[in-house]
Amino acid sequence: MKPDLTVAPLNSWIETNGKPLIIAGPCSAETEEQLCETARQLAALGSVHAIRAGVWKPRTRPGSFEGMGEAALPWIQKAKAETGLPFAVEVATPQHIELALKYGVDILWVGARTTVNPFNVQEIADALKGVDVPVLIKNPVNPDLALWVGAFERIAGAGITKLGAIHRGFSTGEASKYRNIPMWQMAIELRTMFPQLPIIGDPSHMAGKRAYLNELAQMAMDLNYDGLIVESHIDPDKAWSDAAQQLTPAAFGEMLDHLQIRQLESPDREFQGAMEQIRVKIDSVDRQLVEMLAARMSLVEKMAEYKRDNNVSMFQPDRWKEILQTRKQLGEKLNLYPELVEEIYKIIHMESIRKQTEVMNSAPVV
Ligand SMILES: O=C(O)C(=O)C[C@]1(C(=O)O)C=C[C@@H](O)C=C1
Repeated sequence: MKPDLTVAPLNSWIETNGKPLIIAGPCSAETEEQLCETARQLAALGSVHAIRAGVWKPRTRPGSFEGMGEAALPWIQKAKAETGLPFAVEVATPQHIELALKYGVDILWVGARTTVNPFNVQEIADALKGVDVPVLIKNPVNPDLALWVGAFERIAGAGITKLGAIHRGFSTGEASKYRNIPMWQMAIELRTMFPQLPIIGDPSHMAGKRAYLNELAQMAMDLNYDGLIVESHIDPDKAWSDAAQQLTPAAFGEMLDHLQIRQLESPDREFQGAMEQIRVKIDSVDRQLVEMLAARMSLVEKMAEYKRDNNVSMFQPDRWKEILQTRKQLGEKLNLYPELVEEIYKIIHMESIRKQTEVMNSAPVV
């Protein structure tokens, strides 16, 4: 089944005047004063389209601050009235949805720890039947694109069309300077599958640290994301949750000022002509690349026949080591990252072994 989604364009439910959608606000609504003052300062920047605030916080272990719950919702009403900006809140249960809507929350988002669980997502979808509200879905904690897509299908199945994705990075167990590894490829695949689905970058949860916010936000813009959601707090170091990754509204404003916003295309004729010429050359190089791969694979196939007939194993550790080393050195001389060459060769080597296994398991021609 080819997945399909009916998605309303972003500008049909929030006015951004052609600019990326900017959502900012504290990780958690802590007090009325903290929420209203953060919202006021963010609204004063003039470039924020919506305020975010965590009301119910899914925490890894009990005992940490789990959000103010319903008590925070009247503060949201107040901050909304003062700033005129819509509010976005995370919901994880039908009860959260009921309360959020009762207090006039404008945008709902489904968190990463909820997206992982299809039972949870279906409960949320059932609670959203007949409701017309924008719903943003964060990627699941683990890098499982099908699970993310499944969540969109469930929420869309409830009749929600004002949909968007929030890319907050993944927890893979791999060592990284980031709290959650971005794995940009996952969002590229989502965009390829659903070009109409807005994607919003969440540099705060990717970074885990203030220092990395700029580079991640810029990368999201370079990949043509439709917006950003960033955690901002009037006094970040004293925040009750996610203190290390929040920044003051003023620092956030500075970050936005330095962000380069890219367009998908340019109307400049000279630019278009140059792109066209280079793309023709890339097409030709790609053709040669694929032809070369096929030629290499035919040699491997021939080799496998000899190996089969002489009962020799496919995997040759010394030869593999030598290949990896010499190809990486060559790549480096030609200005390629050795890691890139290594990754490509690992894939080629695995495919070579797969092909040889196929040949080895076939009967020799007599
Ligand atoms: O040289 C071999 O014996 C091969 O099987 C070829 C090849 C390769 O694809 O280059 C594949 C598997 C071995 O581990 C080493 C190299």
